[in-house]
Amino acid sequence: MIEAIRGCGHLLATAWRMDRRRAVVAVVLMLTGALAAPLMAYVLGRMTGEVVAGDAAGAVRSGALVAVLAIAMLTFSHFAHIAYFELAEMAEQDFDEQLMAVSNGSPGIEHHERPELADEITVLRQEGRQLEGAMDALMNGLGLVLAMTVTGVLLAGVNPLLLLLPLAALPPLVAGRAAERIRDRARTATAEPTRVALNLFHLSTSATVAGELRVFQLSRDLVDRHERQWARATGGLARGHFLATVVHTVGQVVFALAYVAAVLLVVRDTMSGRGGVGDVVLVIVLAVQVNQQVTTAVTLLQTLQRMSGAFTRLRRLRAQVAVPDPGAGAPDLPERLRTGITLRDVSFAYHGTGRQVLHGVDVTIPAGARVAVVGENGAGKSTLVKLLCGFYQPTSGQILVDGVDLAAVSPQRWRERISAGFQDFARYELAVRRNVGLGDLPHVDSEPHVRDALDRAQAAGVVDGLPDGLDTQLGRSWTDGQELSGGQWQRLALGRAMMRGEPLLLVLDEPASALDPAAEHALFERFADQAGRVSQASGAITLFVSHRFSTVRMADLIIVLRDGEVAEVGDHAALVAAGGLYAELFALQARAYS
Ligand SMILES: Nc1ncnc2c1ncn2[C@@H]1O[C@H](COP(=O)(O)OP(=O)(O)OP(=O)(O)O)[C@@H](O)[C@H]1O
Repeated sequence: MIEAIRGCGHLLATAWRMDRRRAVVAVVLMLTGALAAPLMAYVLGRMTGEVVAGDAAGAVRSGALVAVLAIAMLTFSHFAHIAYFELAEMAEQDFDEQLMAVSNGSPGIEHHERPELADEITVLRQEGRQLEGAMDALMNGLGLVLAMTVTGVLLAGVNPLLLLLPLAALPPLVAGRAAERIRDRARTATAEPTRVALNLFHLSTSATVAGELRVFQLSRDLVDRHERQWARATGGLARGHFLATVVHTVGQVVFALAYVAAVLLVVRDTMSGRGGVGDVVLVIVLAVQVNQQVTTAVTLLQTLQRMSGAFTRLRRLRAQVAVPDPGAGAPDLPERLRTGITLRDVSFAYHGTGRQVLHGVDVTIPAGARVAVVGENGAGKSTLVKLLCGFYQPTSGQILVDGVDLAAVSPQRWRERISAGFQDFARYELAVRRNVGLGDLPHVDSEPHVRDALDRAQAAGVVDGLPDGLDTQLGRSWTDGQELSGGQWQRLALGRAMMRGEPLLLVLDEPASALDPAAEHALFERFADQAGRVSQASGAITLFVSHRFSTVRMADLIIVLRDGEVAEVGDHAALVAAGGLYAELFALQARAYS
């Protein structure tokens, strides 16, 4: 009950925040419409008395009033619905935005890897769709409270014992709450198969993997797996719903018995001459209304409890993904790098895996260096990049930027000072100008900045080939959207990475994987040249991950990772001369090309 009241408060506050005028109109209409029902029972009772007493004029007046009340009862809630429907849409959008902020607004991305948090987000996404129903429940609930109060007063006027009738609503309420808990448990327990099934569905219908699915003939396998996951999800949900319905029904039966007893009580009073015929009519009509009120109350309470549960879940999620703010005392970052970035005994395990993918990484990247990170698949290169971006915190050890521990720095401040291009880059289906400009929001619409970034990423050619140049709408989701090749999308992503003028750290994690080796080589030659010039002013570090040694050899410093450990560090010549893992990998690739 408290949870439902809290849910009402939350929804009312949201409605008020969204549109005060509309909220007031909706509430007033709902309350007036709700009041009409018990008043109609009262006037009907009075009219019956008037008919029995032969007061024709009084009976006609009461009849007309009944008609007016009936119209109010039947129509006001519809007008109110028009007013609060839009409020509900706004509240739904607000909820989605809060969920998006929680999901993507956190400084780290660790919560995306944690299945229990992914499950919470799945459930919340579904629950967010029910806000319209919740707003409906809130408005009806407000009307119901008023109607029940007036009903109670009228019933007490006939026989105080009749007040027990609304009290008999308690068992269904308790049962309804228990039933909702059962459903909630079922939803949580089936969130994982639901999420997996949805992923399989998206995979099966995604255009990006359509080719691969056909070549490997995976469609049948995906459909079968999808079917199994749905069966698991719906089976679990059906069992939960069945149990909840049984519990719910038991509560309703208790009320039904009380209702029968109440009607018998009034009939007995009338038979023994303790009330008029009007009272009988009043109570019979009101008792029906009490029945409806209680049934509605139980349903509304369930909806409100579920919504309140959703708000609580959202709060809990927010708390779980929140990273403590380093506060005002947090050390600031240097304007320019003087010594560089030091990884001191850094180890890292992804949440919930218990397996260290980086162990005791100890390395110093001097200010102004162009650094390549190499290693075989799974060696830990991307993980290292993610730690440097501050997406995750090291499990142990420190990352020091000019001696300042990154863990103590505000993640936002650090993000403002870095830039990045990733292998799994985003394909923003926007106009080219925005797609690239997003890399530096303050300059998102600045054509000179965007053109300069495209130039540095050697992506100007992509734009030149597009029908509307920078204004070309990208993406298949748009009717007139231009689709690009993988390499063209990647060049734009690189342009995005080039938007920030002087980041302290530019990380490029296989940012040219979709380009051919010659194009990658040309690109990195240009990067290396630019990085050399920029770093003189800001001490900036350019760190890139690449499997192509023609690119890697350009670096001032090469970090070779093996099974999450630093195997070797040095420049190309030194590492080849050392004859270790780097030399071995380099020779392998050189042989493949010769
Ligand atoms: N999100 C994750 N959750 C759990 N384990 C992960 C996650 N991402 C990577 N790993 C594991 O961490 C190890 C290192 O992965 P990482 O992506 O850093 O390697 P990499 O050197 O970049 O590989 P590649 O050259 O294939 O891109 C791998 O064993 C991988 O399975």
